[in-house]
Amino acid sequence: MGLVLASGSRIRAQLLENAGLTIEVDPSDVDERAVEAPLLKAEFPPEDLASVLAEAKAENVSARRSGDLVIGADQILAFEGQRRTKPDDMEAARRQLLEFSGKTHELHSAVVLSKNGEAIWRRVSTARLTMRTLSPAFVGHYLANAGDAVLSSVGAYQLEGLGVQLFEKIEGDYFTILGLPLLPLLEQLRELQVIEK
Ligand SMILES: Nc1nc2c(ncn2[C@H]2C[C@H](O)[C@@H](COP(=O)(O)OP(=O)(O)OP(=O)(O)O)O2)c(=O)[nH]1
Repeated sequence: MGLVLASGSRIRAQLLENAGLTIEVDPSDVDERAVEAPLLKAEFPPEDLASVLAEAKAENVSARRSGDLVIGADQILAFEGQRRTKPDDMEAARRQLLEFSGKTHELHSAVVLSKNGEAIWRRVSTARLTMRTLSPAFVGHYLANAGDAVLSSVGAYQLEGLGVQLFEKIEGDYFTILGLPLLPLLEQLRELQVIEK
């Protein structure tokens, strides 16, 4: 049985590899917009939306990889009751950061384990992040220094990098913010005897 990460997220693969896991990366081809469209209309809570999307990705890949254990993940950013997706470009990232300045947003990260097309375990973890009051000049310098890597993160920051300078307060699990509730996932992999207890 192989351990497969059904995600194109570089940071998720890195977190698992840094934890000592041998994984194969096999991103899903789920159309996330199509999956979420009906749910968004139904005012679906963001933590449930993250779980549904993570499950869709894990099941999509595990259905075509018989016997493998597949990890699917998804992260939803919620700000003032609205769901936000990754900024399309640096101008959108700038606007979003100025909007978030001095305020709190939430990151809901879901992880699902799936086997032979069926979800066998799921967990969602939430973190709350409060940004400092940011001047337009600071945001400009931050984006110039952080570069377009910020576009691969739903919040337009990498907390483990320059992004940490944006924040006044963080409540919740560090790995949840990076996009993967790693500690409960490792605990479940021990339960399943995939890794040593
Ligand atoms: N390196 C880093 N990445 C972050 C941070 N915050 C969020 N992210 C990334 C993790 C995920 O790759 C991305 C959240 O977007 P998604 O959950 O849609 O995943 P993504 O589209 O990247 O890959 P996937 O849908 O799983 O193939 O944002 C952070 O602080 N540091």
